[in-house]
Amino acid sequence: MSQPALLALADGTLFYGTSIGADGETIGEVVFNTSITGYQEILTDPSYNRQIVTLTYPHIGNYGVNAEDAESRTVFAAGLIIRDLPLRHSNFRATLSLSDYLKANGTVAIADIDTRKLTRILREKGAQPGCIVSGQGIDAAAAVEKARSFGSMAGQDLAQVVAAREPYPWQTAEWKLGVGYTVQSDPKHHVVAYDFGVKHNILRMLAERGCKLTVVPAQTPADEVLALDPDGVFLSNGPGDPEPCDYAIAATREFIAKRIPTFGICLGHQILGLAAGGITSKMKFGHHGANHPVQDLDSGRVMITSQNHGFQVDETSLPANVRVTHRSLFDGTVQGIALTDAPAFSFQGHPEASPGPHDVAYLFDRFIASMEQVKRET
Ligand SMILES: NC(=O)CC[C@H](N)C(=O)O
Repeated sequence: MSQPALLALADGTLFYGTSIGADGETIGEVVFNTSITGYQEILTDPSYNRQIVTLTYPHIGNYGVNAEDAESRTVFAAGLIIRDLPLRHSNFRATLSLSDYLKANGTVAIADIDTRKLTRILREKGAQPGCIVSGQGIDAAAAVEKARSFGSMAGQDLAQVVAAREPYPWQTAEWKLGVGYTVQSDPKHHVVAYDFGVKHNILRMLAERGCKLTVVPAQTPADEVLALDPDGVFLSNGPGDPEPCDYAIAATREFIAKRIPTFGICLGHQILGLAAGGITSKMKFGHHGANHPVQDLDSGRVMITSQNHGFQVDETSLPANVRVTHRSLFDGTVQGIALTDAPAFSFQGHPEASPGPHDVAYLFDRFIASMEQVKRET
């Protein structure tokens, strides 16, 4: 029998629905994501740590979940809010229903609420803390208080909370239909990848392009990374506010100074911006979805991109040696930067998709080309 559930926002708005996950309660910053598919990749994206995700697409769970589509070792989203869970899932790759997966991972989730109303509140007032309570004996006033106790995402260093504790090697390349995951057995470049909450598809796409990877914990000092003699350094995505990640900003400054090819995605992009002397700020409701138009300012091309961020690099703060390479066509904010005096560049959205379109995959090729060029010059 299904259990009742309640979503309480910090502003006092209450949404009564049905529990589709674990019994219990959860708090987090509520953000809306406009992806139509990819709920499993979204739930397991470590960048959603301490965030409760509502999906604007009404039917979620249709194709179930499977063991291969996880973007990390577990569910990281603090909770899930959807309109409608189908009675049955159907897909040849499915091994579990979304509801059973949420329960198995202890994730609190609510369905049967008006997600359009919720999204309008988040758009108008901005992302705000919320609390989902599921099971019997729900106390609405206590849920609102718990939502308010969350505070703000600003100032929270969560990269070191979710990151790996020990370095590890990575060789798994991309997934192919009928084959599954492949392995890179003939690598040409050694990349040290900082794990701030890295999504696996980034590592797979680098491995696919000839990289042998050593993934290191978020707080690994630059000299330990340099001792591994990398051809390039990768700065991963990750949760929370980039500004308190002073250890990562300091390390990145050293890679720039030593002219090590450096590529950053999302939190990694924000860290490169901070290392270069810029500042970051919290956005009103951020960008979360798989349908965001972004322009490559060099080629003029418009790409449809995958996005998941609530902070941004402020354009006016950037020094003269930082070039803006990509811009969001939704709100004009910075989506990519490149240093003019070092082989370092970054992208705010997700070139690795998972979920989403692959329009920006060429940035992985650009990183490979940057490592090849530096090798030719030295
Ligand atoms: N996906 C990410 O790396 C997100 C970066 C950062 N936590 C933000 O919200 O902006």
